[in-house]
Amino acid sequence: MISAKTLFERAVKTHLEAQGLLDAVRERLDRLEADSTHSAESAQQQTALAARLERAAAAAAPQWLGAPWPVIGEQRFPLEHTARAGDPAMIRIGDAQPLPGVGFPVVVPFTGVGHIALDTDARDPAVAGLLRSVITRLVASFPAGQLRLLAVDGGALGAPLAPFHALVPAGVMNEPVSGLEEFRELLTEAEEQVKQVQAGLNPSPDVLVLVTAALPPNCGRGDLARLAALAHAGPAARVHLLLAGWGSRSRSSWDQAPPLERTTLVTSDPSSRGHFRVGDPPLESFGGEGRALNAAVSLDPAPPPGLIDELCRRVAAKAESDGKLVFDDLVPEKLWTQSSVDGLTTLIGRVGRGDALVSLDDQTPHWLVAGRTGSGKTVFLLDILYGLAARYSPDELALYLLDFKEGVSFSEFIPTEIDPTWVPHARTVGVESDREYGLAVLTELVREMSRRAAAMKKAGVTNLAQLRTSRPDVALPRVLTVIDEFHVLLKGTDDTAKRSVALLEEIARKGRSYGVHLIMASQSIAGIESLFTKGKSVFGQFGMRVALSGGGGILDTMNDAAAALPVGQIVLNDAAGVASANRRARFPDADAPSLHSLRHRMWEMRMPGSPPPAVFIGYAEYSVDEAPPPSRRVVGRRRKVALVGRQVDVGLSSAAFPLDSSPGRHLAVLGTSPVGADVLASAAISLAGQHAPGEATFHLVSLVGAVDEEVDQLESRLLRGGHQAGMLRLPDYPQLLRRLVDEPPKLMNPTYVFVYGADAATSTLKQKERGRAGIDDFRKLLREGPAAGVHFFGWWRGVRRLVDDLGLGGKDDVAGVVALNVKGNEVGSLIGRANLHWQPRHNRALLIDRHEDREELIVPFVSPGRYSEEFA
Ligand SMILES: Nc1ncnc2c1ncn2[C@@H]1O[C@H](COP(=O)(O)OP(=O)(O)OP(=O)(O)O)[C@@H](O)[C@H]1O
Repeated sequence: MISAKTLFERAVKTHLEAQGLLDAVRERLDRLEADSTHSAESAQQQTALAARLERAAAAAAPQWLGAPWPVIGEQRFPLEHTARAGDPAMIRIGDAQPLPGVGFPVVVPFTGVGHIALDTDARDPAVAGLLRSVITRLVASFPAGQLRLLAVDGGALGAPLAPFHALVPAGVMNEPVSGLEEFRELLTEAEEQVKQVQAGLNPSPDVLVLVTAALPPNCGRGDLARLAALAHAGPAARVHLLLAGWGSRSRSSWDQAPPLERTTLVTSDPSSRGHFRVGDPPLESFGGEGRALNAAVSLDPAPPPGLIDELCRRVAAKAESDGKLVFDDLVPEKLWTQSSVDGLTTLIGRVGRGDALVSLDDQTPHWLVAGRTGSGKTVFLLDILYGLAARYSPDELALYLLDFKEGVSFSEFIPTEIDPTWVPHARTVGVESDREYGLAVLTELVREMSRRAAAMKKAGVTNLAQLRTSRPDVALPRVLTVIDEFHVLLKGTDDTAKRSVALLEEIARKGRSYGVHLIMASQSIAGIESLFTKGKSVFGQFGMRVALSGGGGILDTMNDAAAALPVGQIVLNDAAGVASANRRARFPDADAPSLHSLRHRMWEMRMPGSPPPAVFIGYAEYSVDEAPPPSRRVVGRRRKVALVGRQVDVGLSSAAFPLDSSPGRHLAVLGTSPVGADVLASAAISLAGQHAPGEATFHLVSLVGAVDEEVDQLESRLLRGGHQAGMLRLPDYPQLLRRLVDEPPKLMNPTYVFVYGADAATSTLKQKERGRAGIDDFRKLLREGPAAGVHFFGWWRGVRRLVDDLGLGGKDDVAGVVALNVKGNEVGSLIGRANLHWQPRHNRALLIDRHEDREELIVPFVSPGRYSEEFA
């Protein structure tokens, strides 16, 4: 391969040769003029000289860079052949005609060397033609992916650049911008490349050509100064300017516009309409002597439209296929080799042709991610999480994943019926989580920080790295929590929102010291903007911003770089959204087979016996048969507990109602939902599991025809377990109550009474028999039963019916409530809590224990298939 230096020297030599030839032409022409003889010999010589110049130009700017359009149309030169990023290239801009009938091509140095500026903007058709010509030559000559055009049209409504529209979706060119602000964005982007190269962060960037068909009309002196600075520093960073409309006399700001260095200036020729003058090429090595080219130049016309169309289509298709990133590009060959002592870093894709590396560390401990629906946010998160999981072992990284939307964001991390593997780093995964679950996860994170703080204090160290050194025996992974659609958690002013904000604030402030990181993603920050903009708000701690298409709300208000990003591109900004810190990166799609294969590799590598993540799936139904046994903390040594559901917490423990001998240890399930019957059955099954066969007696009173079958099945199950169980109907119920009052059982042999549809018994119980009403026995048992081991579990389908049954003085005689589809204020008045907050929700219940002053959201246990039945 020819070195850049050689190419440069060759270009210079050719240029000097052309200059020499031009001088020779001039000299010869002068002589011919003096002779006044237009001999056949002189004509021959002119033609020969022109041919030599033609050849010289063709050598300096070969093929697409320099051939006239008719020649290109005929020859079909190969694409992507003649230019390389970083190498100097000359380009043809027109024909010089020193005398009528004598012409030669004008080629000037451009990419790899300097810039081209025209004093006229592209509203002049000749200038528009030249822009199209130069752009076409560049696009055809550079290999796909090495050239990007930053297009500006502040005056001609995009018409001069419109034929190149096919390059926009391929990422080769932006949609031409016309406004001043957008123009400044592009300046920032170009400057950013210069800075990155100067800082050694991106040694081989794309060639970036800032093309202006016209500058925005209100362009100020500061903008011109920025262009001048780019002219000075750009070429070393592969940033070049192709400026039409530079230096129009009518603008006052031009008077003080700094000169453009390294620029070939093309000015309209006032003495010859339609002709231009070409100034000295940049750099002394090109022999610039301040003489300029002493010949009128007609600028190259635009290539035929068909040629541009075909070229753009081909280049766009090639750019897309060549530049295609795949998920496997993000995965290191060897898994789990990195240490997270100083932070977490992974590859997300490419910035230009360089790697896009992103970190969760002391500088950017927390991130905000935003993008409208369909922008690729889920894919981006998968790329990040799988990228990190591939680099860091579960001893280095633990994942807490929370998703508040309907969707499947994190299902790639958990075991399913089809694929029982999981990502071993995942500790808890919430899919379609409740806000309360989010709160529980945040609470757990704060607890983890406290544990780490205590451990640091004990070890006499002040940061995580030191703690890890002092305790090599304990795994202290960095904890990364990802909250997708976090606005759901923070929206509103209820208690959950307030507590969540407080916890988030604490984690955001202190997390960095304890290796606890947050990535919060959202499609919209609408509704939580007040939080977002609050000066010292929680979001101030989120220095790293990742904006996908439509996610510009998390960037600075002046920064609209994310407005029109295609899917697969992001703006990375590690300065809280300030425009100067934008890095535009591409990330790959996370295809299912690659995710599957990486997950399986990691699963095979996990520590034997390491548990799967605790999974909370908002829409899932749970049955008591899947419940883990009640913990000792709840049960104590002898207390039995009735399990009624799952807690909405990080460990997903069972929700339990403990029994003891205090008056009122009974449970009322409230609401018309048939889940009421399931909750009773779950309580019975769980209690049976805590008794030896024959120890306890279960009376099942079925007062609702619709659940007879379910009660029947429960009876059989209890009997099969060796317990004493019997099913009763309404007429037997008062007698049962009377018997239990008259002959209380022994505490050692508890009796459980389950009443399905207890409200159906009210009028029967109110009737007196032999001078005694069943309702009085019922009320007496509620108070005195627990001391004798008698506990009631009743399903009332309305709160008022229960209140009625309890009577005026008996409100306190049922300590436990499971509220299903009943109103919060009714339950509140039952338990004497006017501000009780309960909104009935599908697949949720509120468990209240008045003796323990406890309320918790639970997922009530149901018989398998309960909800599919409901929807059938
Ligand atoms: N880098 C990429 N390259 C190609 N296609 C992508 C890329 N990222 C995402 N996609 C595709 O775009 C579509 C939307 O992606 P994704 O589901 O991640 O969007 P989202 O922003 O999470 O949307 P939603 O919020 O509606 O779920 C998917 O079909 C996905 O395959």
